[in-house]
Amino acid sequence: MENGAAQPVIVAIDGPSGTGKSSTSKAVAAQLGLSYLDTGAQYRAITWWMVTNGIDIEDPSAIAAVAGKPEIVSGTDPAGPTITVDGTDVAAPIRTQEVTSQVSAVSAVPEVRARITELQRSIAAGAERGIVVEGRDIGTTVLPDADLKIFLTASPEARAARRSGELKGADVNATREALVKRDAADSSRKTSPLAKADDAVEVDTTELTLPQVIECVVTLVEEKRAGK
Ligand SMILES: Nc1ncnc2c1ncn2[C@@H]1O[C@H](COP(=O)(O)OP(=O)(O)OP(=O)(O)O)[C@@H](O)[C@H]1O
Ligand SMILES: Nc1ccn([C@@H]2O[C@H](COP(=O)(O)O)[C@@H](O)[C@H]2O)c(=O)n1
Repeated sequence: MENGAAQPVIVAIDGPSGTGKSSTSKAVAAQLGLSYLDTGAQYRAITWWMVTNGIDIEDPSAIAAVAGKPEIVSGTDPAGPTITVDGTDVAAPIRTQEVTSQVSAVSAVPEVRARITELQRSIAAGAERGIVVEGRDIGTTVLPDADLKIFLTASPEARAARRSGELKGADVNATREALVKRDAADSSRKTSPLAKADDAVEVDTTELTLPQVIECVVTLVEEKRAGK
C-alpha cells in the first residue's frame, strides 16, 4: 500500500463463554486502530426482539418465520461499540438473564444464522482498516479466509470466577453450571456450532492475566502483518 499504510487485516476470535473474547478483541482493535464487532451482541439483540414480541422461543419455525424482520445495527468503534434494534438502543437489555438463558435456542435456528452471518460479512467487508470479529463460528463459517484466527479457552472454574466477579454476589457454582450448559448448547447445534477452526491458534487464558492475553494476540497480529 502507498504512504506506508498497513493492509487491512481481518482477525477472527472465537471461543466458549467467558474466555475473554470481548475484552481481548476490544483492546486489540483499539491498540491496532481496527474496527471491532461483537457478534454475540447481534444474536442477543435478535433474541431480545423475539422475547419482546412474544415469539415462542421453543418453536424454531416461529422464530424462522420472523428472523428477517428486526433491523439490527452494530457500531464498530472499539472505544464505544453500540447495538440497536429498529433504532432502539438495546445495549443494556440484551445482557439480562432472560436474554442470556434464551439466546442459544434462537441462535441455533438456521434462518437466524443465515441473516446474522450475512450482516457480519458485510460489516467486515466495509471495515477499511480491518476488523477484529469475535464470536463462536467466525473462523469456521463467517470469515473462513480471515488473516488470523484465534481460539480462546479457559477452565470452567476460571471463567465462572471471572463472571461471578462481574455479577457481584453471584454464586460461582450456579454461574459455572449456566456457562457450561450454554457452551454445550452452542457446541451441539447443527448449523455452525461453536468450534475451533483447523488453522486457528489456540490460547489457553486460564493462567494468563487480561493484559497478557491482549499482548499475545497483538503480537500474533503483528507477526502476521510482517509475514512471519
Ligand atoms: N485473562 C483474564 N483474566 C482475568 N479476567 C479476565 C481475563 N479475560 C477476561 N477477563 C474478565 O472475564 C470476564 C469475561 O470476559 P469477556 O466478557 O471478555 O468474555 P467473553 O469470552 O467475551 O464472554 P461471552 O462469550 O460470555 O460474552 C470480564 O469481566 C473480563 O474482564
Ligand atoms: N458467532 C456467534 C456469537 C454468538 N452466538 C450466540 O450468542 C450467544 C451470546 O454470545 P455472547 O458472546 O454474547 O455470550 C452465544 O451463547 C451463542 O448462542 C453464536 O451462536 N455465534
